[in-house]
Amino acid sequence: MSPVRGRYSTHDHEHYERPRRRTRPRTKERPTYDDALDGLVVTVDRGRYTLLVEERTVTAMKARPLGRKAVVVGDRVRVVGDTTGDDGSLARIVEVHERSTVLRRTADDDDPVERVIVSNATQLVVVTALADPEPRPRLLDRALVAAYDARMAPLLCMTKSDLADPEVLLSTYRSLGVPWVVTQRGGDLDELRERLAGQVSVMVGHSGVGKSTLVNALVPDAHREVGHVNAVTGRGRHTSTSAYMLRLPPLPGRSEAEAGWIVDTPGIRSFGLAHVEPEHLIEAFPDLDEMTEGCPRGCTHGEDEPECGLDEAVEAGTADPDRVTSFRRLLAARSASDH
Ligand SMILES: Nc1nc2c(ncn2[C@@H]2O[C@H](COP(=O)(O)OP(=O)(O)OP(=O)(O)O)[C@@H](O)[C@H]2O)c(=O)[nH]1
Ligand SMILES: [Zn+2]
Repeated sequence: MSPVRGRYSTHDHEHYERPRRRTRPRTKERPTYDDALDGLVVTVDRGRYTLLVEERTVTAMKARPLGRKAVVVGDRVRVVGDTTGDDGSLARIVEVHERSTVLRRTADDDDPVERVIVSNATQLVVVTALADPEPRPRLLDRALVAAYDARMAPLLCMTKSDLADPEVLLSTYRSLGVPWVVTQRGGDLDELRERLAGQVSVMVGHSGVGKSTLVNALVPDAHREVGHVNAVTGRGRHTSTSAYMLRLPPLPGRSEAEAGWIVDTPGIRSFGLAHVEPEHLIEAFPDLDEMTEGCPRGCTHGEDEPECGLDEAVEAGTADPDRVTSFRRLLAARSASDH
């Protein structure tokens, strides 16, 4: 994977997909689907989609006109057919609404394409244990790059605070200005709940950091709900590696509409960052961005750039050196491996 791609290259993998083969002549009159209902994709399992449609859990498949277009967790879709949600019923997804954000998982040897795993999320909760397992700063940095690039608000969630002090980790992340919360099993989650309210939050973190423990504490009937979802798709929770979306209970005195959603991503440990452009990343740091206006064309604003405006700003005392260093660490994490 090339670490830095040309500024004008095409990044949307859909462009690389082969054109759809038409087995039937295109009909002049396309169906209008006036009777279609709106649905939200909460999990995907082997070509079957579990949707929420007017509070009903509905199983659906993609309709033919969608072709190879991916449907992912978080998608807002239009659905026709049997939307009763009754046992054995199957609806059809005929349209996917435009996505406000996308989070991609990394390409790998088996699949060279960075695929979208979750759409329309507003916040990326980067979960790390303070100990057992030890924090992996590279992985955290890469997750933050994914958040900034996707224009999702990052939130650093440090679990297992009974085992270690958060200060060491915080000293690394403070200058990035990432909001953070500290949790521990059985402890108070008010601050985290407050941060999740009204957002669609995706939780990421490597195995064992305590994501399931958090989800179970945040959504008391998560097991039942996820169990149900998978009963629909005929696959057990323990074998599922697909992302799934759960509605959070509303905060006391607030409405359902403000409650927010949480997406857990078991089995997804790394993000596709090959498409991330330095110019796009720095826009997430407006204070630094404005210091790069005089940079030479094509400057990546990295450490090795000979005439980067960030260096000038540090010398002139107008930029915080810690912040520049942190930004450059993220820039470098883009092309580094996950470990
Ligand atoms: N000491 C301590 N242990 C915790 C805490 N939270 C979770 N654990 C334990 O850490 C282990 C992993 O927790 P999980 O919630 O299963 O972690 P996960 O991130 O869902 O891991 P995967 O399911 O492998 O993705 C379990 O044995 C938990 O009981 C905590 O705050 N303190
Ligand atoms: Zn520069």
